[in-house]
Amino acid sequence: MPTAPLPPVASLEAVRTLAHDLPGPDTAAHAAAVAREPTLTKPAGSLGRLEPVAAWLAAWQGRHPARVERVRCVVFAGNHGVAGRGVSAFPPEVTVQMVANFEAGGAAINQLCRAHGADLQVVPLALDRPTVPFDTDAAMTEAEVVAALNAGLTLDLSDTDLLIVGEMGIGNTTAAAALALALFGGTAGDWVGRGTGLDDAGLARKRSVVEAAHRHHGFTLSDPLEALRRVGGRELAAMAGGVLAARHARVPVLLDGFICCASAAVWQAMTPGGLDHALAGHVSQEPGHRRLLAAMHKDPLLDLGMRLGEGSGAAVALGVVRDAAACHAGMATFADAGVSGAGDGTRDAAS
Ligand SMILES: O=C(O)c1ccc[n+]([C@@H]2O[C@H](COP(=O)([O-])O)[C@@H](O)[C@H]2O)c1
Ligand SMILES: Cc1cc2nc[nH]c2cc1C
Repeated sequence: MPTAPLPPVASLEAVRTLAHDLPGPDTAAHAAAVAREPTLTKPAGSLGRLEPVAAWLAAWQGRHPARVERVRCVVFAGNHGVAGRGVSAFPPEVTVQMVANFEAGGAAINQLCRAHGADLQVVPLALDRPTVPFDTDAAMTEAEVVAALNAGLTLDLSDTDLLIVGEMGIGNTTAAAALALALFGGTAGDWVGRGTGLDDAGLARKRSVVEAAHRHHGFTLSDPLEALRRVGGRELAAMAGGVLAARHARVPVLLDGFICCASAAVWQAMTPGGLDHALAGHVSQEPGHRRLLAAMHKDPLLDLGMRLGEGSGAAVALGVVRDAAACHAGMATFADAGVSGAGDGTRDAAS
């Protein structure tokens, strides 16, 4: 059923209400998928993880069988003041240059969306106004983080079967590491990695920046939304907004890499089950991503050594999700195809 887009929120308090008041899965659609699975012409369990994926789709779309025809990939781009601290292998101007590349159709995500029949939308977020370096101040004001959250929250997801959110933002693995540390604890070293290809000196600087940020912001980071405002970034907030909008619109989500998952994890940290409508498309090579997925209790569909972002890992995993839905909906049942079930022959032989 098409749902109207959410209206923009005016404050973080309004976001809190949306994050706590979540629709659950459609248990009847889920039960119908679970009941159909053993009737299909294959040994029980032989489609491995494709089987629960089909049931998950039905539960969160509220439709059995699920449909994966209209898939949207929305890539949000943001600039980070913290990039000025020497925490990326690439200069900050690459963010705006890559947005032009997305718009010209030349990036990896353009090819993957074309290959998989997904609609791609690119949303640049105030690229001429980088966030404030978050080791000494808050990255965003409340008005700024609310505006960025609204970029995702107000997406029109009517007629969308599945949503992928992706990102582009030089410096954003530092923001994601700081956010993951805020949400799940540990040490800065647990969450900091080489991102676009940082050298050893850069990696040490990056760890120091995340440590300094946590010293500076202290206990305020124990509130997930406040952590998103203080050490996140516009594209992280917008992805989080998109994931929350999808929950309210009954649209399942495929998560991408480290940055995407760190931002989505805000909802899980706020509400148990807050990300049950999202699957991890892949685990990226950024070491914090594996740790993050473990903390989120998410088992990635793919492990291809990718570390690009842009929604690319999720777009590759879209093939798996489509295959799961196609088998579940299209396969003949044992009864329809006249194929004997397990044990039929054994009973005959024994009698
Ligand atoms: O998706 C990931 O896990 C991932 C891992 C490493 C890098 N990236 C991408 O690289 C950029 C951030 O890297 P960095 O080194 O500038 O923080 C940003 O545009 C991301 O899309 C993405
Ligand atoms: C070239 C380039 C492309 C990207 N796509 C996502 N993050 C990126 C970072 C760089 C540096």
